[in-house]
Amino acid sequence: MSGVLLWVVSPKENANSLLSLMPRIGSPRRSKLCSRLTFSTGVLAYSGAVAHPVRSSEEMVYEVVLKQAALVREQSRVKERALDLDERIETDGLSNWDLLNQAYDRCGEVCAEYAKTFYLGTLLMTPERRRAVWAIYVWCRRTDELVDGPNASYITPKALDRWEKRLTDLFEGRPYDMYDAALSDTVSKYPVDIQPFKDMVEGMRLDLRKSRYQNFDELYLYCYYVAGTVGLMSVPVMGISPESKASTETVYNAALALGIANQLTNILRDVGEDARRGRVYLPQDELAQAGLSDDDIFRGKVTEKWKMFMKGQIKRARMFFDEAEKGVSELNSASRWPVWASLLLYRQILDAIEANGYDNFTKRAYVGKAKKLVSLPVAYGRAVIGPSKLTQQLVSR
Ligand SMILES: CC(C)=CCC/C(C)=C/CC/C(C)=C/CC/C(C)=C/[C@@H]1[C@@H](COP(=O)(O)OP(=O)(O)O)[C@]1(C)CC/C=C(\C)CC/C=C(\C)CCC=C(C)C
Repeated sequence: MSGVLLWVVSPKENANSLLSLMPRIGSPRRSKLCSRLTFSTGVLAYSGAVAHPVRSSEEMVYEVVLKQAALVREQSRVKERALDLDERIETDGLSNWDLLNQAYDRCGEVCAEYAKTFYLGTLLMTPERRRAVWAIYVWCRRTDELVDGPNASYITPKALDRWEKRLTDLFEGRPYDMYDAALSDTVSKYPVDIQPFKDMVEGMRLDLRKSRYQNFDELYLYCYYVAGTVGLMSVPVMGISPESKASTETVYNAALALGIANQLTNILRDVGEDARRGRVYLPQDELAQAGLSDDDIFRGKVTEKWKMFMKGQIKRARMFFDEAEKGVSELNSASRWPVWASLLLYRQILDAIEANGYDNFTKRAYVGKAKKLVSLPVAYGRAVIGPSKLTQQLVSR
């Protein structure tokens, strides 16, 4: 987990330089191949894992991405199996079928209650996909509630172990309750792997034992666990457009980037709230380089140093959104609108932080109703654009 990338820029330059905050987005496979990598933007160069044999978080996460991508390639085979399953349920008798439908409906209700806008977005998907996304949503929400909900103070690592055991059981067709039954059905129909789910539980474990992140490498891993995983879970259900020429890894990378971007945005929005719970998710080394410390965060004063620091953090989050945007048009047409809508809405939280004068200690950045409404047709406009010519060119090279 330790940071293994050596930044080429000197520590002195690092102090207030945005360069030091650039994400290591793009394919880590490339960074393995080349010991020194310069991004095509020409903005940043960093040496790969040359000084340390330990893998970076990004490399570890990329292995999961590759595994998920390989699973999707087998999709057609799984689809055939799913058809067999459907037949079995129907011949088993109406009651199983009804129970399953009820389970999915309950997931839809939970989703509508906790994430209204997102729920509306899912109504644009095909009924099969929509209910599968609801089932994933409910499992994620319940997992998050374990450490973030009203009973969080009673949650122990043992309770998380039991939750993970329950996860394994539902993946093996032994659900504990109706929400699990819906997810159990979903994972039997779509090429969804258990790894991202297990990793999300790992993220909750991390939240129990850790309240500081030494550097971006550690934070990146945390963001993958709690949010990047959601992207990996969702793609097999949302589906990749049949016209897409992009590699499956590219699409998964974009999904991962969207999860990371969302979580980074969440962290930047909630700095004050988290500090009041004794938590600082911002990378400690970057705070120190900016001349800041935990005390400055607990004091909650918007200084010039803070503004500079925040500008860098926002810039990095935006780069992850940019990376994610490259993949949305590769998704199935019916899935693109809700994804674009959620991306645009979440991205605007960063604008709201700027509009609040970087005061994320006492003000909660949010996107107003009017802006939300405007975003929907914009998202629709983007969603009608299918797999990009640009990506096709990149892939055929
Ligand atoms: C269509 C679509 C957006 C599908 C995703 C649906 C889904 C399964 C969502 C689960 C979300 C959830 C409950 C996650 C648990 C952990 C958590 C709370 C993460 C934070 C979400 C924000 O939630 P909220 O605003 O409610 O935050 P608070 O609880 O109030 O703090 C996260 C910040 C992360 C959510 C991550 C995503 C939604 C990933 C999105 C990525 C994709 C859907 C992949 C898109 C594909 C491409 C190719 C770009």
